[in-house]
Amino acid sequence: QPVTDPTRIGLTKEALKQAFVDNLFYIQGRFRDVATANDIYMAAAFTVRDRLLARWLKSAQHFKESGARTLCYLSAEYLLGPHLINNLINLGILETAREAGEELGLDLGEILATEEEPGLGNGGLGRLAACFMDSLATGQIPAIGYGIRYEFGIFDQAIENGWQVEKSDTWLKNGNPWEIPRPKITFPVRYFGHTEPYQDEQGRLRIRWIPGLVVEGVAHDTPILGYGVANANLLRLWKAQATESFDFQAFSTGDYYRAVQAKIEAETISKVLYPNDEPAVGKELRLKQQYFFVSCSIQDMVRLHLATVGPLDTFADKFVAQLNDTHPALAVAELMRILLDEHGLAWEPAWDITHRTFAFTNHTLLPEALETWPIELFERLLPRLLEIIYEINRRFLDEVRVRYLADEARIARLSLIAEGETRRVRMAHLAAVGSFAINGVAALHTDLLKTTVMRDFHELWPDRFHNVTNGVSPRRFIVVSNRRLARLLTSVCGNEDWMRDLTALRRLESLAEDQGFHEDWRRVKLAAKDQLARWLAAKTGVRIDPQTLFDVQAKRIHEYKRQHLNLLHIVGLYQRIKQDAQFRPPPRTFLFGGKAAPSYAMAKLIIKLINAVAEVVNGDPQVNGHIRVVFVPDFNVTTGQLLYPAADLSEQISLAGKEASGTGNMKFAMNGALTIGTLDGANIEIRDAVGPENFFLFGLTEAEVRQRQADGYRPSDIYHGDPELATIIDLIDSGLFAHGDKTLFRPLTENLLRHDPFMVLADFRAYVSCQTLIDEVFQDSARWTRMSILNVARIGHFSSDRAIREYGERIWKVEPVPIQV
Ligand SMILES: CCc1ccc([C@H](C)CC(=O)N[C@@H]2O[C@H](CO)[C@@H](O)[C@H](O)[C@H]2O)cc1
Repeated sequence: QPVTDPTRIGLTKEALKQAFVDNLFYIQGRFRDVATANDIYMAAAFTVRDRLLARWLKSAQHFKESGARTLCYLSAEYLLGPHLINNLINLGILETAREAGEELGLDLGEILATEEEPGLGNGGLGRLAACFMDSLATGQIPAIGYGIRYEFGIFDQAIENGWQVEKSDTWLKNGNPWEIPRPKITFPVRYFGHTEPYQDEQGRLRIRWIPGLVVEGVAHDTPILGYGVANANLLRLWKAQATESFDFQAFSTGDYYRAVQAKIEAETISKVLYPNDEPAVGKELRLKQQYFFVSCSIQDMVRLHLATVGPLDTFADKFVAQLNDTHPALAVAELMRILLDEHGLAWEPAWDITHRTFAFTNHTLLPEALETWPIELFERLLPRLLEIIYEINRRFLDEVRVRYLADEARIARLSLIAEGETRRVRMAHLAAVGSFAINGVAALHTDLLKTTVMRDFHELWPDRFHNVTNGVSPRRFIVVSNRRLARLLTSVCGNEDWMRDLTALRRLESLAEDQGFHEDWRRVKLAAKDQLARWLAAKTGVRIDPQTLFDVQAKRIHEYKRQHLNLLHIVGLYQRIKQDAQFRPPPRTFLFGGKAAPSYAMAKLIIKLINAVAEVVNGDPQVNGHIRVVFVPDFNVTTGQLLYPAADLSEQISLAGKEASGTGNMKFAMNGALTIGTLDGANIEIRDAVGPENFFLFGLTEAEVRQRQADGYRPSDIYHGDPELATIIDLIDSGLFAHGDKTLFRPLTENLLRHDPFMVLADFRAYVSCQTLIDEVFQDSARWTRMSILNVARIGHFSSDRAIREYGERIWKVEPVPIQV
């Protein structure tokens, strides 16, 4: 029985060493002396993977036999991060593996650095899905994550002459040891063509879809092991391929391109991740991608149900499916299509099953991010789905009409179809009508959801709305990222239970005044800052001093996140240090990280300005030693693991009402950084949890923002009323940061003075005074350390384990199913 053979599943040092040597030989086909770094990594990865498989197969078998209620997470993005270190931690064998490596003359750190992280996501939404998969397994909840196996993930970001340059992400070039292709688990996905009615053998009117194109989706399975448990869940990602990958007829006529045309067209569907997070892209390929993984996933769920449970009327008892934003919203219509067209159910029972299966999470209020698709495209690409959406809408509006006595305006607002010069399908409405639960991702966000974009739905169905504030995985963002802090926390707690119950860290409160512990605490932070400094010097040649205050803003570049507000403060500081010899605040290193969507010009200009300011400031001997500015390239999970532990100050400065939740705010606070932030998203709940006295608050509230905008916001008035601010904007306009080119940053300064849609100028003064307060507090290291300890002590609520527990109890009604080791 392989699952008992120690060389395949043993966790001892000897077993790991033997397995590694075997895998290097039998899988990589290499003798040690000629093995490449990738061979070594692959051999190590397969050694660890073997130890996952036993738990994974046992889990799958048990869930199947027990017919356990299963959560299916449908997400177009999963920002998983590197697997090897995470699985070593979850198996509890990191130190054993390190020793085994040493005895084989290998450096585990080097092996870990070899792994290309699977960047199958853009930012917050994608990483949340990964944290949730980790917490579902750790919480022993049977779950399947469904998504797309992009051949190319989020682009690698290079900085050339201060500008972002996108490099394609060849994460699969050396193969992926963590996935198992399932060529036998494939499903046809239809596009184009037309539908036609027919009578089935029972004389019932049925519809068949005659597609113009059929592609196949092939499952690629990755085990997701929980921490400290034997439970392992499934991440099933779909790859597109042609039903016929080679057209021999075309080939024999010498038309080589046509011979492979179908193959190329089909594979394009899962070729690349759309690198936009927020502005929706109305591209046909994007809709094709969304339908592709939704159709494969729903067909797979129906197959599993028929195989393990039986008749479909109990489908919604076996499965509950979470829609991660609107990207998988087509699942509502697709399940209806399968129940109606392939299983001959009548509309009502089919709708009852569908409506009891889906729940929907909204992650943004930004109008430009709410997906709508032109009817014309739907008609052409997904004719059968559109018919079903029309019928869903007809029945829905009938219900609304009865409820609101033909209130035409309300009906038009609620309709799944947006009328107008181009008629469009509102995907958020399809998701909302097809779901039994709708949730936001932080308290303020959920309230705004109820009073703005989903107001009519909330008035219609108030009980369907829930709030589940986001959380992050303490395994990835403390145990993996900050080993030193993890060791210190374990020594304080006396065990590692805090890794599965983060509220156990509350006992740190008792050490908040302990000067000895302060020393340990500061040592851990300094070591993390030192590690970042060494990595940065090796990667970019830029030197930073760990003794300075590390002020970090790391997240996607977006005007609502206001990286440019941070920059105005820096330019102000630079100008004052040069002009006023008395003004010598504690030395700071400003670190930025984040990718801009390639088509988002203003975001790319902000990256250029950050690098332009860095060049001038870092090159100016007058301010050297006082301030330094660095843009850390290619912010992703791997670089995040270096930045979160090293930050003293976490910048969470979005305009109130714009950041749905934020999750970086939680990761920084979990690693002892203090937050400067607005009352936006989860900042509000973090501040309430850690204590207002341990949080640096500034800026307009969401209500004040709405009021200022209602009163007519005139940014140029603020410019004229604040000489320091005017000087700063004029400096940026002067060409100082552009080798004299006065035009380069004009679009940015002009936007600020004319529109300033995210009220940067309105919050500038409050932000600067808050930063001045921070300078004072930072100089009182006992006070700063105390605040830092209390942030970690009180951050337990923001574990994704708590968020998943809330989803499980309030929405999914799923129970943990422990698997015995
Ligand atoms: C269609 C293009 C597109 C792609 C991604 C998205 C995501 C919803 C954007 C996103 O990542 N939103 C972030 O989700 C996080 C997890 O809930 C929140 O913490 C962030 O506040 C939110 O911006 C919108 C539109």
